[in-house]
Amino acid sequence: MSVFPGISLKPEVAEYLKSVFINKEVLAAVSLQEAEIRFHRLLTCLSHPPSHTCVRVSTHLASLDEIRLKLAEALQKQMFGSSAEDVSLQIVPHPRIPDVLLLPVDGPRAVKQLSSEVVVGAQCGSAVLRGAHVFTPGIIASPKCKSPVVQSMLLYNTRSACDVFLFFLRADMKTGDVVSVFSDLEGKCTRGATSFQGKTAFVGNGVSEVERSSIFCSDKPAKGVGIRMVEPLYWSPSFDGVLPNLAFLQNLPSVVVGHVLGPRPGERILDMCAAPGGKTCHIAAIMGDQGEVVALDRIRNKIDRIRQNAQMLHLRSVKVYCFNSTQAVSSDPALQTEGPPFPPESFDRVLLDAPCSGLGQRPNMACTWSLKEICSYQPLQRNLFHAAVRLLKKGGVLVYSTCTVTLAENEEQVAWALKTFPCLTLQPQEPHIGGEGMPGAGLAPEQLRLLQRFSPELTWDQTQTTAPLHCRADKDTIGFFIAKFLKN
Ligand SMILES: C[S@@+](CC[C@H](N)C(=O)[O-])C[C@H]1O[C@@H](n2cnc3c(N)ncnc32)[C@H](O)[C@@H]1O
Repeated sequence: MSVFPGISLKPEVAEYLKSVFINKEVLAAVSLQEAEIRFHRLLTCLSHPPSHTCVRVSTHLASLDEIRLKLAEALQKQMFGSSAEDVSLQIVPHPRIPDVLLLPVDGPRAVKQLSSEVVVGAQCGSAVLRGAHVFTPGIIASPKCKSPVVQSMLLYNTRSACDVFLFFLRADMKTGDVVSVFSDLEGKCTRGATSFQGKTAFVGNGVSEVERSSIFCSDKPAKGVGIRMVEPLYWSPSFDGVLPNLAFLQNLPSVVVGHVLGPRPGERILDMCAAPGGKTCHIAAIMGDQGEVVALDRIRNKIDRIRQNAQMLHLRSVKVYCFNSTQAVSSDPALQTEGPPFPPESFDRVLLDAPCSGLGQRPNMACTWSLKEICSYQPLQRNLFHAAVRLLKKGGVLVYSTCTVTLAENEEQVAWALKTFPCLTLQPQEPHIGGEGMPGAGLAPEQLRLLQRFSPELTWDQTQTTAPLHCRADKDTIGFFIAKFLKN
């Protein structure tokens, strides 16, 4: 069921995406009407969260069943005393992915909006829709001094879940206040504002654990939970601090990537764009922490997250470097150093989980990017691809993945790579849970069948709750793309 309007895009971006999804090759396979329905369903499902939570578990530390029991116990304990008590907790293993547990998301639920309102950033709002509490740095504006006239208007005004509204925020927020949380969709609310007129979406009600003054009038950087969500619009357990070394929240297609890469104990693997390290750690875990996983990322302050995640999951085979991966091939092949740049053909497998326009991420209610920004990734991805192919040993495996839905960053990159690097051949993927590649980039049907595209728009219907959870979870994912190559 849809409670939010479709993702809001700049008109030029919406037009571009439409031309991608209703291209000539698609129209040779389906009717114009079907292609249009899929495109509109895409815009709607992008603004809504998936109907399940996917947890990757540390099977290098304990068995799936042991972790499932521990998780059930920890989550029941966490839920005790909250209004979530009556939600029965279902935790099921994925039948085809050995280290995945799935939990259903309950939503959208009927939640009444309150007169005390807090505005949070869009990223924070999206995290709340996926089960998180509001962390204090995410709070942009909290209640202060609403005029009585506007206050009474608010109380009697039933608002839709996503609306432009003039906020005049109530008396100073205190610890223990029950407040309605709104996501600032376009990033227009000023920090500490006492009124706000902008596009927002209601994401649920929570209890404040901080005072307004400690957020906006303090020298100390705000941290920790700021609002504990007690009545979220979409309910799923919060995993904050829950079995941190055993349970890792990760989107289902991202877990599929690690298995498709298929690392084996003792191998040397390169993860070229690794932060925050979800896939790096998964690769090391699949290898039983035997071998070496080199993780590179060009952003220095993201590097620590990879180290922290590897440490938390007790993974010692991960080596982390801050480096621009387009420069990761050594110009002197004889030079052997521990870190980058590396001589050509240094790695058994390479993962290029490329920086991308991220248009498959869910929930995302508004993307303010221009078409130029959306289209800026293709050249960078190609530069990274050049380095990836050079660094891979002959007989090695290269996996290319993105969390976006455009042809330019997915199927077109595959067509370009096959033409540019005759040494590469497309390989079947295991597991293959998503659909095949989208027509439109000139690839042959047998090539499209080797690609894995997660396309929630093909079947999105969150009212269908009778199918087994894993069937729903396989379809109701973020938009994602995976290609697997062998270097001959
Ligand atoms: C899609 S994210 C990677 C997510 C990561 N693989 C995971 O699963 O946790 C892309 C990453 O590429 C990094 N990046 C962008 N350009 C890069 C470059 N030239 N070299 C290395 N990393 C780069 C970004 O900083 C970002 O962290």
